[in-house]
Amino acid sequence: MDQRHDQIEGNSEPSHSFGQVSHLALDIGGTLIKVVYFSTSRDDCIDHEGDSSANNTLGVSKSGKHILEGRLHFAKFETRNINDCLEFISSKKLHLGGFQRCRNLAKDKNLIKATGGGAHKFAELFREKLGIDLDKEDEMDCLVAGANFLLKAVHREAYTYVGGEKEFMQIDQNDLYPYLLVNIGSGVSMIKVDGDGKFERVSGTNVGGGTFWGLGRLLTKCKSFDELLELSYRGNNRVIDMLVGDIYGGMDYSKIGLSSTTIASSFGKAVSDYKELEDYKPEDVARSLLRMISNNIGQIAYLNALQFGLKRIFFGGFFIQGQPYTMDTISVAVHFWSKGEAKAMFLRHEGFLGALGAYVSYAKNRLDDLVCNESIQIPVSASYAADPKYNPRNADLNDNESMQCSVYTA
Ligand SMILES: Nc1ncnc2c1ncn2[C@@H]1O[C@H](COP(=O)(O)OP(=O)(O)OP(=O)(O)O)[C@@H](O)[C@H]1O
Ligand SMILES: CC(C)(CO)[C@@H](O)C(=O)NCCC(=O)O
Repeated sequence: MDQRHDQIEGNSEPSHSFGQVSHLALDIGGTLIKVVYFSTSRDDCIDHEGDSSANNTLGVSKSGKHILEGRLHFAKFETRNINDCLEFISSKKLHLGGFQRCRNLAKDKNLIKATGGGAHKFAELFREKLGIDLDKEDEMDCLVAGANFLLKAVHREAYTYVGGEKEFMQIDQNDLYPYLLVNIGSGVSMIKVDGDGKFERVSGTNVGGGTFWGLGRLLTKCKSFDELLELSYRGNNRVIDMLVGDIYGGMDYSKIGLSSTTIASSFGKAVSDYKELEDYKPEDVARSLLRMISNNIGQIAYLNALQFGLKRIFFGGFFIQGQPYTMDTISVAVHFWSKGEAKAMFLRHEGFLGALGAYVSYAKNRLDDLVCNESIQIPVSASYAADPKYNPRNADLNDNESMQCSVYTA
């Protein structure tokens, strides 16, 4: 067994040694590549006729399907550093499919499910560097499949964020649809979801995560997305944003429901102050920008929910990254515009909807089914740090985690 595999898991649960890898799926977006793969808990595997080895992780369910216990792993890379992703896949042999000893699963080992624009753009590169063919799945299909999978299969996946508090939602599977899925990646897609595979992309906006990161980088000269976020926490948007109170001499404009602290015009003070960019603190600029973009997306999302009579809005995409200030701004915008009628909800695996959708699409061809037993956050910084060969540039440590799950194979 490849020693490094243990270290991906690398948590405080020694019982989870890393076994065979299978079902690698990719979502290659404009900014980030998301990687999802499944590994069995141990190195043993039985074939479909049921030749079990002593410590197999494959059982047989009542329905006659085989159950493969293991973990689903998540990792992300910057698309501009795609070679790091190729190296990661290659060094861990993720593209070889695993389960070579399981006859029925070995067939498609060089065909990897992939979605996102990069599945088209980089198909040749994957063939050339890894010898694999990307089996392309539509991006919107995958986003919806990923969201439906998470909402149905993963306990404590969806939550609201109100007043700095997360509240996990109990999702009633019989009352899940319809909902609005707002995926905030580089750009933003808004999808009305009516069921499994039943959806319509009703709107979108080019002012999204890429806008925040791109403009923020130019305006603050920061070097990484995390640095930009970090700056935004320390900043004060009131220094640059023009508030209702700035216009109304400190008063609310209560007749139309605007308090004095409502932003009347994002970045509006930069005009009246006669200041240059250098006169503002980068953290204040970052804060105004984050607020402007989150607020705008929250408002457009609400307008779409209104148009289609949807009460629930789930926000996904890596722009959110579980960031309190981002979620708070979006939640407040949805609450404000809907007068409390609509609810903004967030997903714990928000950035991996497309990759998970590509992952579950293996089921279309091979009749496998994925069931999650639980969802566990793994402190991956500890796990990767333990690997002497691991190059920290290769993957974003903060976002790797894994969840325990079972694959039901036909
Ligand atoms: N480490 C990071 N590096 C760059 N951007 C990040 C990072 N973490 C979060 N982000 C944010 O996430 C956004 C990308 O999100 P996501 O991966 O969901 O979209 P994408 O798939 O790359 O884009 P698209 O779907 O539009 O092609 C970035 O634009 C940025 O706002
Ligand atoms: C083009 C995609 C779908 C690529 O992921 C995404 O970046 C997006 O939804 N952009 C917004 C495009 C628009 O509707 O204006």
